[in-house]
Amino acid sequence: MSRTRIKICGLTRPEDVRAAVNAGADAVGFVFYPPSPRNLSVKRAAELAAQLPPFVSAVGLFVNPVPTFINEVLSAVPLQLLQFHGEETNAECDRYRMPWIKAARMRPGVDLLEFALSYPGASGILLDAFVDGYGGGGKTFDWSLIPAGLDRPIILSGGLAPENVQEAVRCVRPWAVDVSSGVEAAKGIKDADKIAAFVAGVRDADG
Ligand SMILES: O=C(O)c1ccccc1N[C@@H]1O[C@H](COP(=O)(O)O)[C@@H](O)[C@H]1O
Repeated sequence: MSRTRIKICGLTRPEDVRAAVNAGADAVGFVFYPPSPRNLSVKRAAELAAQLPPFVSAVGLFVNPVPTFINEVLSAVPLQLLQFHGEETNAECDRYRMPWIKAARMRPGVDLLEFALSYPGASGILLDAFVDGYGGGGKTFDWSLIPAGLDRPIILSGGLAPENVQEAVRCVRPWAVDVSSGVEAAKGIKDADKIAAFVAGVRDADG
């Protein structure tokens, strides 16, 4: 069994990028969604991305973006992956010649297998709790809603934290986990100790 990949999302400060890298994160997420308290300017994201060492990926998070905005971001920020959280269609996500993942907003009644079929271009499906707004709400969902037989890697998110990530990884065995609120001291401000504890929890569960 391969180790669970870890993404720390919603970084806004150089010291938070350092904390994620030093803790052993595989990826960091930059939010390009103005209503979010974690939203970044393109310039700020470029500065943070420049801090990343080789083999730590930069992921850009978008919610119903206009194509010109993504192209503007891509011309300035070296992103390896796009993460879509809105009502984007498969064709809209597919137009950037970049790998991308699509968030499914999990609640009872969601047909995840059908959802995945409608996003054939997604290289993974990110599972987040259904919240008001589009994500980053720090809310868990019922992991028993995840069906067996999904044909894509699962990125588990939604309310993960140092306190529950071990149980989450043992229960779901996702390809990767993604966290934002659960490793914060305040909205948009990460806590280095929480990031380290989160990564340690994942590694414990990996065994
Ligand atoms: O982080 C945000 O502000 C955000 C805004 C809009 C859509 C998604 C957002 N974050 C992502 O939401 C999930 C769950 O986050 P949390 O750990 O429950 O806070 C995660 O994938 C974030 O990347």
